[in-house]
Amino acid sequence: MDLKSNHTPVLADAAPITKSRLGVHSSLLPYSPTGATFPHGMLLTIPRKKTGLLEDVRSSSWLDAMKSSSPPPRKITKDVSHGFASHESDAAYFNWLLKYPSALTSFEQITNYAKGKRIALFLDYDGTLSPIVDNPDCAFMSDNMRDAVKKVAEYFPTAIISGRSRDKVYEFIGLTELYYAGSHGMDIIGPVRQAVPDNHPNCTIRSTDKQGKEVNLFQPAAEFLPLIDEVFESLVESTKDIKGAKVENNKFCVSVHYRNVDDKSWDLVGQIVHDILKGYPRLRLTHGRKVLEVRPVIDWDKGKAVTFLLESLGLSNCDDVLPIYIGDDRTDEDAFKVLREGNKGYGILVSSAPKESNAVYSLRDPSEVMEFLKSLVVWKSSPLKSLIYLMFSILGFLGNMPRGFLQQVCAQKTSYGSYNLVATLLFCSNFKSPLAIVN
Ligand SMILES: O=P(O)(O)OC[C@H]1O[C@H](O[C@H]2O[C@H](CO)[C@@H](O)[C@H](O)[C@H]2O)[C@H](O)[C@@H](O)[C@@H]1O
Repeated sequence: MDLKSNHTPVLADAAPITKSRLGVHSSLLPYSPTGATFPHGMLLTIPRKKTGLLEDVRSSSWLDAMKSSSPPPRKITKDVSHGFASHESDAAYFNWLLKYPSALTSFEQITNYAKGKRIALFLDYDGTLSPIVDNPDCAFMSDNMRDAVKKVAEYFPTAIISGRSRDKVYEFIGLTELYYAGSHGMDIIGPVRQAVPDNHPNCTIRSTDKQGKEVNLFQPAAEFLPLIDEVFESLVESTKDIKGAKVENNKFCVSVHYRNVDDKSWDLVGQIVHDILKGYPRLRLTHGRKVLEVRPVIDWDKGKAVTFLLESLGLSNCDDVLPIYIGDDRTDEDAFKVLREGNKGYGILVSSAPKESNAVYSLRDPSEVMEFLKSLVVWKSSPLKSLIYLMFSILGFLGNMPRGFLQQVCAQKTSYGSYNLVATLLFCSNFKSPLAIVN
C-alpha cells in the first residue's frame, strides 16, 4: 500500500509486518526490560515529497487505501450444530484464524501462560468496546460492555487507549476505576503512587482528576495545542461544503471523517487535508477507519503509551506481568508491535475480516471482546471462590451453616455479591476476610 511509503505526507500507523511471527503461545518469553525513551528528542523526521502531491492524493492506490480503511462488517454464518461457517465466502476468514487464532477458543492457552502472572489490560475504544457507527458522537458502549469492563478492572489494572480526546472517551465509558490515555496516548492520566518514569520529566505534571484524586498527567504534545486548534478550525472551514464530512477535535489530534461522504468526493477530502497540511510541517497525517488523522510530528504512539503506563504502574521489567492489548485499528498496531517485539504480552486484533497484524490472537467484534473480558473475570475469580470454600471446610467454621447453601454461593459465576456475602459472614464471625489474603 502506498500509505506505507514514507515519501508521501501520509504515514501508515503500522510498521510493515514481519512474517516472522513469534511462536504464538509457548514461546512468549518473560518480560524483557525495555522502556520508552526520547534519547534524541521526540520530534520525528518525516521526508516529504516536494512535488507531485496532487498525483499522490489522486492516485488510485491512495483512493484504494481510503476505501479499504474500514471493511464493512462481515456476517459470519454459523452452522449451529457444528459451529463452523457454512458460507463459502467465510473460508478466507477461517483460514486467517489459523494465523490469528481466536482469543476465545485459545482462552485456555492464554490463561495457562498467565498463571502466576499479573495481567495488565489495555483496551482501545472505537471498534473494540463500541461498534463502529456512522456518527462518531453516537459511538456508545452498551451497559453490558460497561459492566464487563468494570468487573475486569476489579481484577486487573485496566487502561483505555484511544484516539479520542481523553474527556470524550471518559464521557463514553464513565468508569473512574480505569486509567485513560486519549489522543492516541498523547494525553495520559496515570497513578501517582508509583514512580513517574524519569525519562519524561518535562511532560508530566501532578494534577487532580474529576473526582479530586491526585494523578499524574502526561502530555508530551502539550506545546502543539494552539497549532491543533488552528488546523482544526481551518479543516472545519474547508470541508464545510462537503456533505457528510466531519472534523473532530481530539485535543492533541484532529480526525477528518469521510465515512458519510459520497465516495466520489473522497479524493476531494484527501486533497483538502493535504493542502492544509502543507502549511503545517510540524503536523503529520495517519489513516484510521474511514478517517484521516492529523497529529503532531512527535515520536509517540499507542505503543509508547503502553510502555509508559506499564512503567507508571510499576509493572515494567517484571517477569510476572502479562500485558494484553485489545484493539481494532491501525493505530493499535503500534501497541501490538511493542508487546510482540519485547516478547512482553499478547496483542488481540478485533476484526471480522482477514488482515495482517502484529497481534497474536483475534476476536471478531466487540461482542466477542465482551465475552473475552467476562471469561477473564470467571477465570480469575474461580480460584478465589475455591479458596473461600476450602477455608470454610478446613476451619469447620460454619458447622451449622447448610453446606449446600455455601456450595451454591461459591459456584455462582461472577457475582461479586456472593463474595461480599461470604466476607460479611466471616467478618461477623471475627475472622479475617479471605479476600484480604488472596487479593
Ligand atoms: O483509538 P480509537 O478509540 O479506536 O479511536 C479511533 C477513532 O475512532 C473514532 O472513529 C471511528 O469510529 C467512529 C464511530 O464508530 C466511526 O464513525 C469512524 O468512521 C471511525 O473512524 C473517532 O471518531 C476518531 O476520532 C478516533 O480517532
